[in-house]
Amino acid sequence: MLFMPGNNPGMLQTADTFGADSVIFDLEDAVALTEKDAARILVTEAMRTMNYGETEVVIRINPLSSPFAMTDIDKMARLKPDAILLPKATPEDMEILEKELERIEKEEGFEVGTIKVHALVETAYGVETVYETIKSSNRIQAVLLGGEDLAADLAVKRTKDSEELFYARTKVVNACKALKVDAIDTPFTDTNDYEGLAADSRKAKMLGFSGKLAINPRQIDTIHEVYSPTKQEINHALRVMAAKEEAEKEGLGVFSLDGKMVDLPIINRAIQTLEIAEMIGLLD
Ligand SMILES: CC(C)(COP(=O)(O)OP(=O)(O)OC[C@H]1O[C@@H](n2cnc3c(N)ncnc32)[C@H](O)[C@@H]1OP(=O)(O)O)[C@@H](O)C(=O)NCCC(=O)NCCSC(=O)C[C@@](O)(CC(=O)O)C(=O)O
Ligand SMILES: [Mg+2]
Repeated sequence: MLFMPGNNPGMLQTADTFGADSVIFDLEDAVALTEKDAARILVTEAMRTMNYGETEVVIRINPLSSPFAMTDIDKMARLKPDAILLPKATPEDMEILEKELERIEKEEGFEVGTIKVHALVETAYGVETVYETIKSSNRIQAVLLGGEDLAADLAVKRTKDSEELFYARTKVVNACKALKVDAIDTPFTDTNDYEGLAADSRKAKMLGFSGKLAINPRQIDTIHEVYSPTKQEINHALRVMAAKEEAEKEGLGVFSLDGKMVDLPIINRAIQTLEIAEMIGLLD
């Protein structure tokens, strides 16, 4: 998911050309206070005139504690982006956003509940209450973790190996899995360190994240490479499924493949791998 400042017309115009699955037009921290109106106008223009095809388009509004949020919601929700991104998300703020979106949907004649929301969790309170935030609305499709703001809120140093995010990462992933929404990891802010980006992406994937935020188009290939199943993983998954067919014929629920036990959880993992491979075009 590629972030771009909402007041940068060049970036908005080429947003879908970098291969990101999703682009996030930012009205918040990437936009200076004096540029908030300009960003809203540019994003509105882009949404009305551009066709971003298959690329998901998300608009990040300003936090509800700011003087910009209500106008952001009112103007951006009417554009019907694929999702509104709520920064500094909490259950209380989600409740307010929910009511506003419902009001706008009724005014615009949109079906109620169709404007989706991604929640950006990036405060200690937001991390502790992430389960309640997701539970508070059926609109939430994904939770994104914001490591920079979170480190500031925790008053800790943001490090390259992200040890300081371990608790937040696992807490967010677990809440997302429990409530069946996507968990998307924090951006890696050194745009020239590809090895660091790959290592950070691998670590978060291992914990259960299904994607990562990017701040620069040069980060997209590395992130996709880490998050895509490898040929070996796909082949292994196919062999598990083939072996399962054979085992079923013999009435076996558990069997051995290459000396390792295969039963239902391993079959389910193989199905997940094949579903992702199919989704991203690595498998017919
Ligand atoms: C980082 C940098 C300044 C580097 O600039 P550079 O100039 O060195 O980049 P170059 O690579 O030299 O650019 C080569 C070509 O790519 C174009 N290009 C660059 N970036 C592009 C892009 N994103 N989209 C499309 N196009 C792009 C550029 O226009 C140029 O095009 P051209 O001139 O035609 O050759 C730049 O990337 C950038 O602005 N990124 C977006 C930053 C942003 O949105 N931040 C806010 C969101 S994060 C956040 O808020 C997280 C969090 O919420 C979470 C937490 O808490 O952790 C928080 O609070 O932190
Ligand atoms: Mg932030």
